[in-house]
Amino acid sequence: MSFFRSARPYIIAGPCGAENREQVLTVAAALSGMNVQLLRAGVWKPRTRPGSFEGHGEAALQWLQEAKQRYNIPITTEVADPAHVELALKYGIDVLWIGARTTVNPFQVQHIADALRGVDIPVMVKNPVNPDVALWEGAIERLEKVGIKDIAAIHRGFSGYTAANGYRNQPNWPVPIELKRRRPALPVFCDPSHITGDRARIAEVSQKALDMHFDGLMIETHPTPDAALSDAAQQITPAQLATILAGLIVRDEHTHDMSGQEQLEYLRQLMDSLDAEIVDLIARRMELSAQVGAVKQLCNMTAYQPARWREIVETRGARGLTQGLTQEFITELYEKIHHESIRIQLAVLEQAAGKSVKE
Ligand SMILES: C=C(O[C@@H]1C=C(C(=O)O)C=C[C@H]1O)C(=O)O
Repeated sequence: MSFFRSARPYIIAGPCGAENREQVLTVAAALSGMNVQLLRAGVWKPRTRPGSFEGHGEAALQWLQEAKQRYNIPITTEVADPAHVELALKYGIDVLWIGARTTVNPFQVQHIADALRGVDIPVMVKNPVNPDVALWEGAIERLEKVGIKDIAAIHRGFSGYTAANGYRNQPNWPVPIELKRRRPALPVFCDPSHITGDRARIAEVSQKALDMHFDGLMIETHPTPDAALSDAAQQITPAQLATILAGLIVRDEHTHDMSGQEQLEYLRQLMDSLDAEIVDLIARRMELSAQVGAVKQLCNMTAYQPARWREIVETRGARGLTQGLTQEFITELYEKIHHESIRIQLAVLEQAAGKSVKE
């Protein structure tokens, strides 16, 4: 069984960075008495700008090793190159993780994978900084190819130009959900600390993640968060972590409640037939698009028509609002439909252009 399936939810906690021996031992002592499966601490910190706290490297690995021995708790740290891997193994790190700024670079992931060839150690892979599920999966595949068997993914959100919607990193939930769809057996954890960047919102995002079938949580925990050398605003104390964990509702994918099961099946049947109608309607709409494309070809008009598109966004959004749907949702939905509609029309225009050249 996977190392990461020993608890549900599987909880990883510990400071953003290992700052000194006392800090590491203090937090390890507190967490080892709680329902925490793995102690995390960064010893090499990839920071946005130079001059910030970048970790204590090998010295910090010794503190982690001491914490593991004293408090009998497995330990994990981030590795970003083969030298990190070598040192982490030397100091008995139990689980490695690859950070978002490394996952984004296939060359670097391959260097790490090569250093792990023949090593039996669980590895966690954070999402790349950009919302690219194939790149995330690609990093996992590189590890699998060198024989790493126990792999988990961590969703830490996606970096943007600014913090939007109150999140430090955009959660963009469809991306990890797609990863889970592609790989049903892969444990996928959520890192609410990096997604929120704000300790006040960790409980809310943790619950949301569990309700979206995430298998565990990685939560940054520090003895004195406000004094932390990195990511102070998003770290919490072990006591605060205990409160959050105690408040989480853990729900199951399935139920043994027969009447609940029956109601669910009934509602799903209704959805099945509505979805069949939706798909048929979309297909009919796309047929109309092809016809519009043919008219545009005859009249020498562009496929994309900004004024009409604006009108669609406004009118469909307004109708959505009257039905209790958000304008944002309707816009996103229509963006997809519009994109496909344009693709179909471009194909019509292209085909016609090919024909006229041949004639
Ligand atoms: C269908 C048209 O072509 C494009 C596709 C649209 C659509 O699918 O709704 C809207 C405007 C155009 O960008 C059109 O011009 O009406």
